[in-house]
Amino acid sequence: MLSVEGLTVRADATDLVHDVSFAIAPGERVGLIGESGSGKSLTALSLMGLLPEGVTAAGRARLGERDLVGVPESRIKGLRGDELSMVFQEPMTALNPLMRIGAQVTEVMTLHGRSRQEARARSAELLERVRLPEPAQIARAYPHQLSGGQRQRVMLAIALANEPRLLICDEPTTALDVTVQKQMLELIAEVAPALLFITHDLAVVASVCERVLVMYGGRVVESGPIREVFTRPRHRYTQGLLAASKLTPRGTRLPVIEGGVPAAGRFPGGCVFRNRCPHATPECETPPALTGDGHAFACWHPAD
Ligand SMILES: Nc1ncnc2c1ncn2[C@@H]1O[C@H](COP(=O)(O)OP(=O)(O)OP(=O)(O)O)[C@@H](O)[C@H]1O
Repeated sequence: MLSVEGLTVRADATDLVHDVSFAIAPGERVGLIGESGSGKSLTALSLMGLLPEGVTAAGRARLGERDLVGVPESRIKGLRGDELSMVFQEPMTALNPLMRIGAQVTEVMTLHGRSRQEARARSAELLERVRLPEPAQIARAYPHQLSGGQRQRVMLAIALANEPRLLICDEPTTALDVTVQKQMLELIAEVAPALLFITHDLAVVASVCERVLVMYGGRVVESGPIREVFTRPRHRYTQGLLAASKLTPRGTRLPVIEGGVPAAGRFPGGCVFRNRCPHATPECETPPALTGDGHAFACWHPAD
């Protein structure tokens, strides 16, 4: 559905992203990980046609039959928020502070051709779909009256409004506290038609995605199913990333330190799919005898 071939992003004759290729199938959830500055955001922004001034993209990126790179702004504008949409880290900067939430959700639909009446009805449905409490009340509120987690749900509702084929999320939960983050991740995994999920958090990517791309220095240095990349990393950078992370393969028996907290493998908030993971074992839960502090083991969620 999405195919990216030889994508290069450049500023002042310097390649910031170099020869990146990958594909996403319908319904697939793909993680994009890598250290700060490795080119994750620029890769996503070039698909959205939202590169900053002075930064240009070359190569090929297609969503279905439509080209995303090297096309006039007018053409990409028609696709953005329609066929593909994006949720950013900080919803406060993406929402209009002077407009009520309901109007903002409605607007993205009327801009893409729906009637006002249809858009209004659908906007109520969307706010409910992203599990906002009291959706009618939320629709009348202004962004500053909502919590960070609620604002992020509104952004998700806006992103889903025109039933995009691909959802791109760039660190969507980094600014949220752990419990809210977990709920948001579950929701994204549930509602995304197909997903490109950018994060630096390996535990998050292992929970939400089926496949992962690892970027380093502007290149994709490794890619494959989560289980394969995380259990047999081939690139030195991925090996280092995993060694420094708190992830532990599912079922690993962790050493217990004094006080009953596992010495390694802690994943604050617990496994995000804890309640509906087909691979759940008692080890995925928080064994009270072991932790007693609300932390659980991280675990893999290989695609079934
Ligand atoms: N407008 C710009 N002009 C020039 N260089 C830029 C511009 N925006 C980003 N860069 C550079 O491009 C590289 C990749 O940036 P990018 O934002 O894609 O990284 P990232 O992997 O998303 O990092 P982070 O995880 O910190 O968001 C970095 O070296 C950054 O300094």
